[in-house]
Amino acid sequence: MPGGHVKGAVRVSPRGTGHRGAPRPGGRPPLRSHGPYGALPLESDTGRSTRLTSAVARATSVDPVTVIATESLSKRFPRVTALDRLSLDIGPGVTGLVGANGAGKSTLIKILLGLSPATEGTAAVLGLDVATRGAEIRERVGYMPEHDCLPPDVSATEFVVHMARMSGLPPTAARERTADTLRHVGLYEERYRPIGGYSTGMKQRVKLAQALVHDPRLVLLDEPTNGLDPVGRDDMLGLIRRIHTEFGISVLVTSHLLGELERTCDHVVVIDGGTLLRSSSTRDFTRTTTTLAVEVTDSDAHPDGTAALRGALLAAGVRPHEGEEQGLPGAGHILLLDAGGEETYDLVRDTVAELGLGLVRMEQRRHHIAEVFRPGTPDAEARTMEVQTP
Ligand SMILES: Nc1ncnc2c1ncn2[C@@H]1O[C@H](COP(=O)(O)OP(=O)(O)OP(=O)(O)O)[C@@H](O)[C@H]1O
Repeated sequence: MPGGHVKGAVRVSPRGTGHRGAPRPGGRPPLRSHGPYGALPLESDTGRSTRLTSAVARATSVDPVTVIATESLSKRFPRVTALDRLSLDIGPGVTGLVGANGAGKSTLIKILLGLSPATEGTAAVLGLDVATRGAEIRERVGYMPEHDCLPPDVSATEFVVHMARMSGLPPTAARERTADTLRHVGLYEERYRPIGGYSTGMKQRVKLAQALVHDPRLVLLDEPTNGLDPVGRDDMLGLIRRIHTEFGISVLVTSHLLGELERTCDHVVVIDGGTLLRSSSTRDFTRTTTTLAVEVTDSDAHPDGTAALRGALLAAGVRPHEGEEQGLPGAGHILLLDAGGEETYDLVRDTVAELGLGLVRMEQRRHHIAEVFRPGTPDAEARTMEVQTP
């Protein structure tokens, strides 16, 4: 860590010079005059009080331009090609970068931060060439590394203040920003405890806080849900979503789990063996199918409501698909049938009412991203990928 005192700390660039007053791309004001914490007064170290720009104003001030662009980007190590002619265009919002272990995700992040040179091709982050303007990129971008690299014997507050100071924030602002950031990631109560005693989820939050504390325009999060249980994973994904919706910060988040990105990301990029398999909006990935999913409750008269509905629909000439899916806890299973026209909806609704069941949901089913990569589909070359749904 250049210029730092904390062993193994994760800041990637000393930003003590030129950071505070540096103009931001697109004519935005300097970093210190606003932040991801809403319109709060910030007492500066010179005693001057500055109003932070509202998060909404900030979100809408982000130019609708390409945030990350790569063109035929390759990275070759002596024995392996980690990235192979990768061309990408990523806009503002939350983007998932998904690929199996070894797909090239971390290598791409290191190139985007200007920390590792590409073998061939070009890349730009926030309009800045990674080959020549790495330091400027690192001023504007937060980075959460994959591996645990936190000092165990200092508190979250000490660590994040240290990282904020390395980013060029003066002492008072660094402390204020640290408190706000730790509150945002849900560590406020625990902020004075040594990190060594933290759970995996708490450590992930410290890493996230240090990536946010200097008010970046973009954060690169490398496997932030690694090692978390399902509840911890959901919490982390919610937090990541809010980084964009509440504070207008764009996010590139990597994962080897396709399913978890589906709920969090506006856009998903899938890579395998360093090559691009697909880059699409989540909506395109999860487009609606022609299958209608119906979920009903059980009743005293029909202890298995799904079976009763299946029988009644068969009698009415509609044949549900074989097999069912698990529904909501407390409700039945999900019956799948061809959507057909409006008459199918009417028939299901009337039949459910006649049977005296409760209708939990009736909706056109959407694809899950993982299904796009199942064998036999157009993207079946990705079938070796780990496509678990959490
Ligand atoms: N410094 C290096 N020297 C040699 N090979 C490397 C180096 N860094 C990465 N690789 C190789 O490049 C490939 C891509 O690695 P990378 O770490 O980018 O994958 P990843 O998608 O981030 O996977 P993971 O989540 O497991 O880290 C792997 O085969 C890896 O072994």
